[in-house]
Amino acid sequence: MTDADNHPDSGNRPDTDRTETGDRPGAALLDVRDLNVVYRGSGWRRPSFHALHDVSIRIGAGETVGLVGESGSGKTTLGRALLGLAPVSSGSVTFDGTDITRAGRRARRALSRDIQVVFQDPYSSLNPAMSVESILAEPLRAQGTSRAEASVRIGELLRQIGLTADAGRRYPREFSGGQRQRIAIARALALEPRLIVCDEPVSALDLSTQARILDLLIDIQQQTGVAYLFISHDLSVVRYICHRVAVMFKGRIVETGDGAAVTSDPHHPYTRRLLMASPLPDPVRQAERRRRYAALA
Ligand SMILES: Nc1ncnc2c1ncn2[C@@H]1O[C@H](COP(=O)(O)OP(=O)(O)OP(=O)(O)O)[C@@H](O)[C@H]1O
Repeated sequence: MTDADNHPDSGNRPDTDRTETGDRPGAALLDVRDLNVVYRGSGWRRPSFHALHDVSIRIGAGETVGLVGESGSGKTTLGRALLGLAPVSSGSVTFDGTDITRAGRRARRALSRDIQVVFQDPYSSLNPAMSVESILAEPLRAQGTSRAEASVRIGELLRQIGLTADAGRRYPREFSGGQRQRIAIARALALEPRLIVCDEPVSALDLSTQARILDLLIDIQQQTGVAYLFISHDLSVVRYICHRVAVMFKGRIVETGDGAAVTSDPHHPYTRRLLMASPLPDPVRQAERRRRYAALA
Protein backbone atom coordinates (compact mmCIF):
# COMPACT_ATOMS: atom_id res chain seq x y z
CA MET A 1 0.00 0.00 0.00
CA THR A 2 1.54 3.29 -1.00
CA ASP A 3 -1.41 5.71 -0.87
CA ALA A 4 -0.77 8.32 1.80
CA ASP A 5 -4.51 8.37 2.52
CA ASN A 6 -4.17 4.87 3.86
CA HIS A 7 -1.79 6.04 6.51
CA PRO A 8 -2.09 4.90 10.15
CA ASP A 9 -3.39 8.28 11.23
CA SER A 10 -6.21 8.40 8.71
CA GLY A 11 -8.28 5.70 10.39
CA ASN A 12 -9.67 4.34 7.13
CA ARG A 13 -9.08 0.63 7.68
CA PRO A 14 -11.47 -1.22 5.35
CA ASP A 15 -14.38 -2.42 7.43
CA THR A 16 -16.87 -5.23 7.05
CA ASP A 17 -20.44 -5.78 8.23
CA ARG A 18 -20.98 -5.49 11.95
CA THR A 19 -23.80 -6.35 14.27
CA GLU A 20 -25.14 -3.71 16.65
CA THR A 21 -22.78 -4.85 19.39
CA GLY A 22 -19.80 -4.47 17.11
CA ASP A 23 -19.32 -8.23 16.91
CA ARG A 24 -19.17 -9.95 13.57
CA PRO A 25 -22.18 -12.12 12.90
CA GLY A 26 -21.65 -15.88 13.20
CA ALA A 27 -19.51 -18.04 15.46
CA ALA A 28 -16.38 -16.48 16.90
CA LEU A 29 -12.98 -18.04 16.24
CA LEU A 30 -12.00 -17.04 19.77
CA ASP A 31 -14.52 -16.62 22.57
CA VAL A 32 -13.23 -15.52 25.96
CA ARG A 33 -15.90 -15.63 28.67
CA ASP A 34 -15.81 -14.26 32.21
CA LEU A 35 -12.09 -14.85 32.46
CA ASN A 36 -10.35 -14.34 35.78
CA VAL A 37 -6.59 -14.56 36.16
CA VAL A 38 -4.96 -14.52 39.58
CA TYR A 39 -1.18 -14.49 39.98
CA ARG A 40 -0.55 -16.44 43.16
CA GLY A 41 1.66 -14.77 45.71
CA SER A 42 3.99 -16.25 48.29
CA GLY A 43 3.36 -14.78 51.72
CA TRP A 44 2.78 -11.19 52.75
CA ARG A 45 5.78 -9.87 50.83
CA ARG A 46 4.30 -11.04 47.51
CA PRO A 47 0.52 -11.14 47.86
CA SER A 48 -1.71 -12.70 45.18
CA PHE A 49 -2.77 -10.33 42.41
CA HIS A 50 -6.10 -10.51 40.64
CA ALA A 51 -5.00 -9.35 37.16
CA LEU A 52 -8.11 -10.04 35.04
CA HIS A 53 -11.69 -9.64 36.28
CA ASP A 54 -14.53 -11.30 34.33
CA VAL A 55 -13.04 -10.48 30.94
CA SER A 56 -15.13 -11.41 27.90
CA ILE A 57 -14.03 -10.78 24.32
CA ARG A 58 -14.70 -12.37 20.93
CA ILE A 59 -12.58 -12.40 17.79
CA GLY A 60 -13.94 -13.58 14.46
CA ALA A 61 -11.92 -15.31 11.72
CA GLY A 62 -9.95 -12.73 9.76
CA GLU A 63 -10.76 -9.99 12.24
CA THR A 64 -8.41 -7.59 14.05
CA VAL A 65 -9.42 -6.67 17.57
CA GLY A 66 -7.38 -4.00 19.32
CA LEU A 67 -6.68 -4.12 23.03
CA VAL A 68 -5.73 -0.78 24.52
CA GLY A 69 -5.16 0.32 28.09
CA GLU A 70 -2.57 1.86 30.35
CA SER A 71 0.50 0.01 31.55
CA GLY A 72 -0.44 -2.72 34.04
CA SER A 73 -4.10 -2.90 32.97
CA GLY A 74 -3.77 -6.57 32.00
CA LYS A 75 -3.33 -6.55 28.21
CA THR A 76 -0.34 -8.88 28.11
CA THR A 77 -1.97 -11.12 30.70
CA LEU A 78 -4.96 -11.56 28.40
CA GLY A 79 -2.63 -12.28 25.48
CA ARG A 80 -0.82 -14.88 27.60
CA ALA A 81 -4.14 -16.47 28.56
CA LEU A 82 -4.86 -17.06 24.86
CA LEU A 83 -1.53 -18.87 24.60
CA GLY A 84 -2.35 -21.01 27.64
CA LEU A 85 0.34 -19.23 29.67
CA ALA A 86 -1.64 -17.38 32.35
CA PRO A 87 -2.91 -18.76 35.69
CA VAL A 88 -6.63 -18.83 34.88
CA SER A 89 -8.77 -19.17 38.02
CA SER A 90 -12.17 -19.21 36.32
CA GLY A 91 -13.89 -18.58 33.01
CA SER A 92 -13.12 -20.01 29.57
CA VAL A 93 -11.01 -19.30 26.51
CA THR A 94 -12.63 -21.16 23.63
CA PHE A 95 -10.73 -21.36 20.34
CA ASP A 96 -12.65 -22.94 17.48
CA GLY A 97 -14.77 -24.93 19.94
CA THR A 98 -11.95 -26.07 22.27
CA ASP A 99 -11.58 -24.54 25.73
CA ILE A 100 -7.85 -23.80 26.00
CA THR A 101 -8.01 -23.62 29.80
CA ARG A 102 -9.17 -27.24 30.00
CA ALA A 103 -7.45 -28.74 26.95
CA GLY A 104 -5.25 -31.81 27.32
CA ARG A 105 -1.71 -32.06 25.94
CA ARG A 106 -2.70 -33.19 22.44
CA ALA A 107 -5.26 -30.46 21.99
CA ARG A 108 -2.81 -27.90 23.30
CA ARG A 109 -0.20 -29.05 20.80
CA ALA A 110 -2.70 -28.59 17.97
CA LEU A 111 -3.65 -25.18 19.34
CA SER A 112 -0.01 -24.14 19.48
CA ARG A 113 -0.01 -24.21 15.67
CA ASP A 114 -3.17 -22.16 15.44
CA ILE A 115 -2.29 -19.38 17.86
CA GLN A 116 1.03 -17.60 17.53
CA VAL A 117 2.56 -14.46 19.00
CA VAL A 118 4.64 -11.50 17.85
CA PHE A 119 6.33 -9.51 20.64
CA GLN A 120 7.21 -5.86 20.94
CA ASP A 121 10.95 -6.15 20.83
CA PRO A 122 12.35 -7.74 17.67
CA TYR A 123 15.87 -7.36 19.15
CA SER A 124 15.26 -9.74 22.01
CA SER A 125 12.65 -12.03 20.47
CA LEU A 126 15.03 -13.50 17.85
CA ASN A 127 17.91 -15.75 18.87
CA PRO A 128 21.06 -13.87 17.76
CA ALA A 129 23.02 -17.11 17.38
CA MET A 130 20.63 -18.55 14.78
CA SER A 131 20.44 -17.71 11.08
CA VAL A 132 17.09 -16.50 9.79
CA GLU A 133 16.66 -19.82 8.01
CA SER A 134 17.12 -21.72 11.30
CA ILE A 135 14.77 -19.34 13.13
CA LEU A 136 12.04 -19.97 10.57
CA ALA A 137 12.78 -23.70 10.37
CA GLU A 138 12.46 -24.22 14.14
CA PRO A 139 8.63 -24.17 14.44
CA LEU A 140 8.29 -26.17 11.20
CA ARG A 141 10.72 -28.89 12.30
CA ALA A 142 9.08 -29.02 15.76
CA GLN A 143 5.81 -29.91 14.05
CA GLY A 144 7.49 -32.66 12.01
CA THR A 145 7.85 -30.85 8.67
CA SER A 146 10.55 -32.47 6.51
CA ARG A 147 13.74 -30.54 5.70
CA ALA A 148 12.77 -30.19 2.04
CA GLU A 149 9.26 -28.96 2.79
CA ALA A 150 10.61 -26.55 5.40
CA SER A 151 13.02 -25.10 2.86
CA VAL A 152 10.17 -24.43 0.41
CA ARG A 153 8.03 -22.89 3.16
CA ILE A 154 10.92 -20.65 4.30
CA GLY A 155 11.26 -19.32 0.73
CA GLU A 156 7.53 -18.54 0.69
CA LEU A 157 7.71 -16.81 4.07
CA LEU A 158 10.64 -14.61 3.08
CA ARG A 159 8.77 -13.55 -0.06
CA GLN A 160 5.64 -12.88 1.97
CA ILE A 161 7.44 -10.50 4.33
CA GLY A 162 9.30 -8.75 1.52
CA LEU A 163 12.84 -10.09 2.13
CA THR A 164 15.03 -11.66 -0.54
CA ALA A 165 15.93 -15.36 -0.44
CA ASP A 166 19.54 -14.66 0.64
CA ALA A 167 18.17 -13.21 3.92
CA GLY A 168 17.85 -16.80 5.11
CA ARG A 169 21.62 -17.18 5.43
CA ARG A 170 22.03 -14.00 7.48
CA TYR A 171 21.73 -13.37 11.24
CA PRO A 172 19.33 -11.05 13.14
CA ARG A 173 22.11 -8.53 13.89
CA GLU A 174 22.48 -7.90 10.16
CA PHE A 175 18.94 -6.49 9.88
CA SER A 176 17.23 -3.24 10.83
CA GLY A 177 14.53 -3.15 13.54
CA GLY A 178 11.74 -3.23 10.97
CA GLN A 179 13.34 -6.13 9.09
CA ARG A 180 13.75 -8.04 12.34
CA GLN A 181 10.09 -7.49 13.12
CA ARG A 182 9.29 -8.85 9.63
CA ILE A 183 11.33 -11.95 10.50
CA ALA A 184 9.43 -12.31 13.80
CA ILE A 185 6.18 -12.05 11.82
CA ALA A 186 7.40 -14.70 9.37
CA ARG A 187 8.22 -17.02 12.28
CA ALA A 188 4.70 -16.49 13.64
CA LEU A 189 3.25 -17.24 10.20
CA ALA A 190 5.31 -20.36 9.56
CA LEU A 191 2.65 -22.80 10.75
CA GLU A 192 -0.23 -20.93 9.08
CA PRO A 193 -1.89 -19.86 12.35
CA ARG A 194 -5.46 -18.64 12.49
CA LEU A 195 -4.84 -16.12 15.24
CA ILE A 196 -1.76 -14.05 16.07
CA VAL A 197 -1.41 -12.19 19.36
CA CYS A 198 0.49 -9.04 18.38
CA ASP A 199 1.82 -7.60 21.66
CA GLU A 200 2.86 -4.00 20.91
CA PRO A 201 4.47 -5.15 17.63
CA VAL A 202 5.33 -1.67 16.34
CA SER A 203 6.02 0.35 19.50
CA ALA A 204 9.78 -0.18 19.33
CA LEU A 205 9.96 1.03 15.71
CA ASP A 206 10.25 4.49 14.17
CA LEU A 207 7.15 5.99 12.61
CA SER A 208 7.74 5.18 8.94
CA THR A 209 8.72 1.61 9.82
CA GLN A 210 5.58 1.30 11.97
CA ALA A 211 3.44 2.20 8.97
CA ARG A 212 5.13 -0.39 6.77
CA ILE A 213 4.78 -3.15 9.34
CA LEU A 214 1.10 -2.33 9.86
CA ASP A 215 0.55 -2.50 6.11
CA LEU A 216 2.37 -5.83 6.00
CA LEU A 217 0.08 -7.19 8.72
CA ILE A 218 -2.99 -5.99 6.81
CA ASP A 219 -1.73 -7.50 3.54
CA ILE A 220 -1.03 -10.82 5.28
CA GLN A 221 -4.52 -10.82 6.77
CA GLN A 222 -6.04 -10.21 3.36
CA GLN A 223 -4.00 -13.06 1.86
CA THR A 224 -4.41 -15.62 4.63
CA GLY A 225 -7.52 -14.67 6.64
CA VAL A 226 -5.55 -14.73 9.91
CA ALA A 227 -7.11 -12.90 12.88
CA TYR A 228 -5.15 -10.60 15.18
CA LEU A 229 -5.46 -9.59 18.81
CA PHE A 230 -3.55 -6.33 18.53
CA ILE A 231 -2.23 -4.98 21.85
CA SER A 232 -1.13 -1.36 21.75
CA HIS A 233 -0.83 1.89 23.65
CA ASP A 234 -1.14 3.96 20.48
CA LEU A 235 -4.71 4.85 19.58
CA SER A 236 -3.81 6.04 16.09
CA VAL A 237 -2.20 2.69 15.33
CA VAL A 238 -5.20 0.82 16.76
CA ARG A 239 -7.62 2.98 14.82
CA TYR A 240 -5.75 2.23 11.60
CA ILE A 241 -5.41 -1.51 11.86
CA CYS A 242 -8.30 -2.71 14.02
CA HIS A 243 -11.87 -3.56 13.07
CA ARG A 244 -12.92 -3.43 16.71
CA VAL A 245 -11.33 -2.17 19.88
CA ALA A 246 -11.58 -3.26 23.51
CA VAL A 247 -10.40 -0.90 26.23
CA MET A 248 -8.92 -2.37 29.44
CA PHE A 249 -8.79 -0.61 32.76
CA LYS A 250 -7.52 -2.25 35.94
CA GLY A 251 -8.05 -5.77 34.63
CA ARG A 252 -11.55 -5.16 33.24
CA ILE A 253 -12.78 -4.46 29.74
CA VAL A 254 -14.63 -1.18 30.12
CA GLU A 255 -15.59 -0.47 26.51
CA THR A 256 -15.71 -2.32 23.20
CA GLY A 257 -16.89 -1.34 19.77
CA ASP A 258 -16.04 -0.34 16.26
CA GLY A 259 -12.43 0.87 16.04
CA ALA A 260 -13.12 4.31 14.59
CA ALA A 261 -16.08 4.91 16.94
CA VAL A 262 -14.27 3.97 20.15
CA THR A 263 -11.22 6.04 19.27
CA SER A 264 -13.13 9.15 18.18
CA ASP A 265 -16.26 9.06 20.35
CA PRO A 266 -15.40 7.13 23.51
CA HIS A 267 -18.14 6.46 26.05
CA HIS A 268 -16.23 5.33 29.12
CA PRO A 269 -14.48 8.04 31.18
CA TYR A 270 -11.22 6.08 31.12
CA THR A 271 -11.28 5.86 27.30
CA ARG A 272 -11.88 9.61 27.18
CA ARG A 273 -8.84 10.12 29.40
CA LEU A 274 -6.79 7.82 27.20
CA LEU A 275 -7.85 9.80 24.14
CA MET A 276 -6.98 13.11 25.82
CA ALA A 277 -3.55 11.74 26.67
CA SER A 278 -3.05 10.76 23.01
CA PRO A 279 -5.26 13.08 20.96
CA LEU A 280 -6.60 11.78 17.70
CA PRO A 281 -6.09 12.94 15.08
CA ASP A 282 -3.11 15.11 15.82
CA PRO A 283 -2.81 17.23 12.66
CA VAL A 284 0.88 18.05 13.17
CA ARG A 285 1.87 14.47 13.86
CA GLN A 286 -0.40 13.28 11.07
CA ALA A 287 1.15 15.68 8.53
CA GLU A 288 4.64 14.68 9.62
CA ARG A 289 3.86 10.99 9.33
CA ARG A 290 2.20 11.45 5.95
CA ARG A 291 5.24 13.37 4.67
CA ARG A 292 7.68 10.69 5.83
CA TYR A 293 5.51 7.91 4.52
CA ALA A 294 5.01 9.56 1.11
CA ALA A 295 8.77 10.06 0.82
CA LEU A 296 9.30 6.35 1.30
CA ALA A 297 6.54 5.16 -1.00
N1 LIG B 1 3.88 -13.20 36.74
C1 LIG B 1 3.25 -12.23 37.43
N2 LIG B 1 3.13 -12.32 38.78
C2 LIG B 1 2.48 -11.37 39.47
N3 LIG B 1 1.88 -10.28 38.92
C3 LIG B 1 1.99 -10.14 37.59
C4 LIG B 1 2.66 -11.11 36.76
N4 LIG B 1 2.58 -10.71 35.47
C5 LIG B 1 1.89 -9.54 35.47
N5 LIG B 1 1.54 -9.22 36.74
C6 LIG B 1 0.76 -8.03 37.16
O1 LIG B 1 -0.48 -8.07 36.47
C7 LIG B 1 -0.85 -6.74 36.07
C8 LIG B 1 -1.11 -6.73 34.59
O2 LIG B 1 0.13 -6.90 33.91
P1 LIG B 1 0.21 -6.94 32.33
O3 LIG B 1 1.63 -7.17 31.96
O4 LIG B 1 -0.80 -7.88 31.82
O5 LIG B 1 -0.22 -5.44 31.98
P2 LIG B 1 -0.14 -4.66 30.60
O6 LIG B 1 -1.41 -3.93 30.43
O7 LIG B 1 0.25 -5.60 29.50
O8 LIG B 1 1.04 -3.65 30.89
P3 LIG B 1 2.16 -3.07 29.86
O9 LIG B 1 1.43 -2.23 28.87
O10 LIG B 1 3.06 -2.28 30.76
O11 LIG B 1 2.86 -4.25 29.25
C9 LIG B 1 0.27 -5.80 36.51
O12 LIG B 1 -0.09 -5.19 37.73
C10 LIG B 1 1.45 -6.74 36.71
O13 LIG B 1 2.32 -6.25 37.71
